[in-house]
Amino acid sequence: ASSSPPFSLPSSLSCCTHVLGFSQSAAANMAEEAKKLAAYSAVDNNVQNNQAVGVGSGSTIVYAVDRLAQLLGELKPMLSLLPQARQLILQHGLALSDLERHPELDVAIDGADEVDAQLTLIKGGGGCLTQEKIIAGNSKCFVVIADYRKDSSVLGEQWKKGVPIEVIPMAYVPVSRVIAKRFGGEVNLRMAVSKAGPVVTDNSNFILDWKFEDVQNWSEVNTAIKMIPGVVETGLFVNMAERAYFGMEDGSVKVRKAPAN
Ligand SMILES: O=C[C@H](O)[C@H](O)[C@H](O)COP(=O)(O)O
Repeated sequence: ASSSPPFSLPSSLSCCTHVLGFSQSAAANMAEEAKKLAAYSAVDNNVQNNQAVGVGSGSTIVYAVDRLAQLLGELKPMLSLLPQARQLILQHGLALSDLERHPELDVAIDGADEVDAQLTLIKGGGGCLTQEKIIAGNSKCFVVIADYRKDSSVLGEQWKKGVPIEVIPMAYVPVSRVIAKRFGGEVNLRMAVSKAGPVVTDNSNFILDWKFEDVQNWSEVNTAIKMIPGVVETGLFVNMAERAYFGMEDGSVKVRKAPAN
């Protein structure tokens, strides 16, 4: 992971940017700024001195780690992290930890692919969901950070790639069939882009992307999918997030709280 904005283009492409891609580039810049706003606001309002902080993965979380590093003089956060965030944490001179040393985290901060009105999340667009759910599930407070493109009233409104589901490789065909038969929609094995074959997760499993059709109760569906033999975890985070911070197009930050149970 890197703190460089992922939208910068090679200089050889800059003329094309002017002619063809200016609005795309401006939109990408706006989205990056929104991620940063959300991340900074979430850190400033949720992390206190000497807390055990869980960090997820993705492009938005980079800004949260940046902010934690900036506040090192005032805060001494202990970071419990996912393996792929290790380099990011070390680059920023922050303290590494894990769930063996900190089995209960004070706060976890993570990005999401989509957030609905109830703070139900879809995660795993980048292939990481099981370890992120373990981190979030073992935190006293789970805070989501996202840009305005992830803010939906219902799941599927903005995120069209479906719900990622991590499966044991030998079970991907039967699991796909069961999900499609019981819940409808379409289930696809996620294929890698820069290598041949399927995407392989940090836990050496495969990812199915379930393009759902009509779901009324995400909690029930999540539990039912988890019970299918071969399913390791779903990218559905139901009743886990306490607050979501959205960086908005106008430079403001919108905070959404979980509904009271
Ligand atoms: O698999 C990836 C994780 O669930 C990410 O947290 C999620 O995809 C959001 O990533 P980003 O912040 O890059 O949009």
